[in-house]
Amino acid sequence: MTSIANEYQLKCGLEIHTQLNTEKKLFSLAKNDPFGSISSPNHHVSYFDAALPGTRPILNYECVLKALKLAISLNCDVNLNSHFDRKHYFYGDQPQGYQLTQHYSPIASNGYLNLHSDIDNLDTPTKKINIIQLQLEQDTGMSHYDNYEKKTMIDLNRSNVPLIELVTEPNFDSVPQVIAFLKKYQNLVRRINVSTGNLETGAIRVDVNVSVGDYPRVELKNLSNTSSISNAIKYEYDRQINIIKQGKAAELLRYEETRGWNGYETIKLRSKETTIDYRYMPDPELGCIRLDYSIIKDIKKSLPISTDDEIRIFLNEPYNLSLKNAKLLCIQNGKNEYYTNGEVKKYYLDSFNLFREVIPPSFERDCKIIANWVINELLGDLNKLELPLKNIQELFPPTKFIEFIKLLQNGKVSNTGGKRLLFYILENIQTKQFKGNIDLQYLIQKLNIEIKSSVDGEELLKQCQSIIDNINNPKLIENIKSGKKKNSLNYLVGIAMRQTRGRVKPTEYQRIFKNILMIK
Ligand SMILES: Nc1ncnc2c1ncn2[C@@H]1O[C@H](COP(=O)(O)OP(=O)(O)OP(=O)(O)O)[C@@H](O)[C@H]1O
Ligand SMILES: [Mg+2]
Ligand SMILES: [Mg+2]
Repeated sequence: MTSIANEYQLKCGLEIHTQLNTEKKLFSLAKNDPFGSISSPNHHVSYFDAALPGTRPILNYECVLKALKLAISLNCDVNLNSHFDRKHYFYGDQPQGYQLTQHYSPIASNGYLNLHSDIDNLDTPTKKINIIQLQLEQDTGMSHYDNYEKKTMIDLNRSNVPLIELVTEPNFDSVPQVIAFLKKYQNLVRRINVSTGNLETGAIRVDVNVSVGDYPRVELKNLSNTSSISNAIKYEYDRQINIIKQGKAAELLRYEETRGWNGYETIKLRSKETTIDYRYMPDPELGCIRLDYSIIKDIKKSLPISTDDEIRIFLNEPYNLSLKNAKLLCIQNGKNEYYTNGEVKKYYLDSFNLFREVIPPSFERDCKIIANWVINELLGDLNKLELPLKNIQELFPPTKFIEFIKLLQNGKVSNTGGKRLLFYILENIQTKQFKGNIDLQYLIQKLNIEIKSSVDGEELLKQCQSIIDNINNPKLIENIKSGKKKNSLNYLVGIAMRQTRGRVKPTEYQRIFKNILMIK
């Protein structure tokens, strides 16, 4: 008996096509550059890509290598004897009349990818997504419909570009799991350098199969980014539930069908009743891909550690980063135009290691200062100033950065002063003033942010008294005194700090305010 929860349980499986970023195409020596020359269509097309009679495919082993890197990273069993098949269909942008793919004997199968609640931000415990198979195949050309001239034009730049097709089991039972998987997969292909991983350009294309309970699946196509993927699944799930609740499932959810997404709703493209017979047959021109077992070991050795493992390293001793910061260093999301995760990671690690050398004692307590200043302050400033990290790497290298951190550590400048100083440096770094060397001592004087070593007690007392008078809020002062609102003391300290622009330590002000207000 199915429970009510199961009856309406969402089930999704993915079919993902990924363009490999090899130099040449899958079966020809034409350049693999599907979008590099949009203005010059049919530019990177060999006779084979255009399917001229008499041409034959020659397998590009760089594609095999990249497919193996991906397969091994996804924990697949590698097939040491795989081969290619012809999948027949007729379409303008497919001049051969068939696609070369791996139907009967794919290069890898039986893999998985784990999604973790912390790293992948899921509210379920670890979720294992099984990968049924991974195969190599050709991309097609592209058709462009010219509305003005009312004709379709064919561009074969993309014809025969290497693709990996990956099919998962229908293991996903929520939308966040699908999105988390895609982000993780996208990061993986970038990390091991097999694809640009961009959904927007079509380097990764995702079909989502959606079903409810035990009803047949619906395949969703034309999903160009993560938000359309997530919206389309939600829409389709609601649509199917409605059909089931109205008792129309026997009629409307009887056959598997393929639907598209127009931004608002899913629309029927075709039903599986009209499935095309692809007449698969082994390709007689291409030989088997025969692999020696040793290549698997060699590729394993050449792969970087997984992102998950790297994140866990940063979460622990000696780095102790927050999950957010560790992810920022390790995940290549390609979103920020001013720095890549690799650049930030290098800057952070170089600074961190230098810091360890110069400031060994009390290290545990202080090491977070590097992450805070690199990730929160430095990157924040670069975003504000629209300044790429690589432009400052030479002028303000980690060695200089550590000098700056030391000023904060030994109390020469306060946090507030430090923020001003850092911003000032970055703001002016490309001007003549800094060509050569950044003189931190000089800048501290110039910005007048040095913490006074001998503070004039009398003057500070006057300042604090006048803050209390000016605030003119006896109730607040009373609450601070009675200990009801202890935090409000910091409010007063904040005002004082701003007035002296961080030149006096907060502890100094705390002491004085406590004296005036007679707080123990
Ligand atoms: N009950 C189900 N609910 C949701 N998804 C399912 C269900 N059963 C299978 N799937 C998913 O459907 C997909 C099947 O893809 P596969 O490529 O094998 O077949 P296909 O879509 O029929 O073929 P093709 O698109 O290559 O012509 C897989 O991603 C699988 O996880
Ligand atoms: Mg499919
Ligand atoms: Mg398929």
